[in-house]
Amino acid sequence: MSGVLPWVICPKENASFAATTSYSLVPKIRAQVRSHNSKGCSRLNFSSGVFAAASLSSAVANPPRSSVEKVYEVVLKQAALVKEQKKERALDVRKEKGQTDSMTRGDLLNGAYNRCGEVCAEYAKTFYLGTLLMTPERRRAVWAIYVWCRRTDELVDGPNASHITPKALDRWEQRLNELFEGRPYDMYDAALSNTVSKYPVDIQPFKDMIEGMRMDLKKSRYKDFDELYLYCYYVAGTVGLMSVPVMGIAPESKASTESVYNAALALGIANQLTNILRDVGEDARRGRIYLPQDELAQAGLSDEDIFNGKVTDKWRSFMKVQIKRARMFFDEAEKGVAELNDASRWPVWASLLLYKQILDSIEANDYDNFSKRAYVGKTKKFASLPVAYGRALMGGSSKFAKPARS
Ligand SMILES: CC(C)=CCC/C(C)=C/CC/C(C)=C/CC/C(C)=C/COP(=O)(O)OP(=O)(O)O
Repeated sequence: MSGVLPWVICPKENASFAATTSYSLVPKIRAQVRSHNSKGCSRLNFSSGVFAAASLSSAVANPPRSSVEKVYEVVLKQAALVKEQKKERALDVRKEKGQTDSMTRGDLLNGAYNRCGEVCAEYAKTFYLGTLLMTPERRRAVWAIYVWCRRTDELVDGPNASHITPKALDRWEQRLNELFEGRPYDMYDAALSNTVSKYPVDIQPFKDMIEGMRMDLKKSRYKDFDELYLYCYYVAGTVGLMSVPVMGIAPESKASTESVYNAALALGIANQLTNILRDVGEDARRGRIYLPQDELAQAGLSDEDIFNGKVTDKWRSFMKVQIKRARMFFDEAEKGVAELNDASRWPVWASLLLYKQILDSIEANDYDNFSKRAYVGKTKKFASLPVAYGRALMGGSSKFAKPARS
């Protein structure tokens, strides 16, 4: 385990909701664990959301790592990369000046980026509008990342999904390696290749997203929230980690880099949990259940109940817990938006507020996510945009304290 991660988490069995409270609160957990560690305790249990320290026994000397620990290591690696790259930036600028692109190469690249923008405008209209507020360079980098994610997702969700094999995903990963090494395969890859050469973007979240697609090919059930969390990280948390280096952290931010990445991760997880709750019926019709099996059982629900799609009181209670958890991830994400560069805050706030309202809509549908698709109507969408703008303007003051440097 990484030296900067001196903690072990063991979500208490049969206390899944209390346990999941911890997933969105990693920095707080770390602080608590540091304090527990200094008191000679090194393993924690969660009980009703409260930490109870237990002493380390030899039997748990090497407990299996939870998904949150594995994912948090990626967060730390990303944060470290930003610091490293800041030092190298001066060098890169000199290098770029020495090798002025030929007109043709520059034109091709501009064309590739513009095409990425068109794809983004077509499939994610609101987000695209938001990106127009960013500086031209950041905006086109966000488009390039968006297009790569969309293409990756389409491999398992698009029209050719039934022909996709693990081998095809291996080939897609090979292409990813090549574009990171400066050898793009097509124009969309060329745009991303240029982006990753300019911003401190690590390859790991991209590889992890492909891993999420592999998971989707072989798995249609999730044993517990730990498994579901890992899936959500792979397919959506990764997007948060890819975006921060491009969106940029505000120069005046006092937050630690790792806390901003953690908020970005939380937003990806929150969005994906919301997506899952909205699409329960649709997924069930494809034989898939992206809900923690242990929590379903605790609520007295079975796969059959999901396939039958009847809204019962048991289902409503189960859904209330799931919605509450998704909102906690949104809350965690909100703390980080203010730390982003000012031009990046508005699109992030806008998409956050819009997606969060899908949860309200599930409630308004009396938890019928079997036969009704929760959505946010145009009026509400437009009403959210000035709210998002207001929040973006208000941002700037850091809500995250920098951790004490030892
Ligand atoms: C909060 C901070 C510090 C930074 C923001 C970092 C970002 C941009 C995080 C966002 C991550 C993100 C957009 C993840 C994707 C989540 C998701 C479930 C997308 C759904 O995509 P579609 O499947 O196209 O959605 P619809 O089905 O709703 O159209």
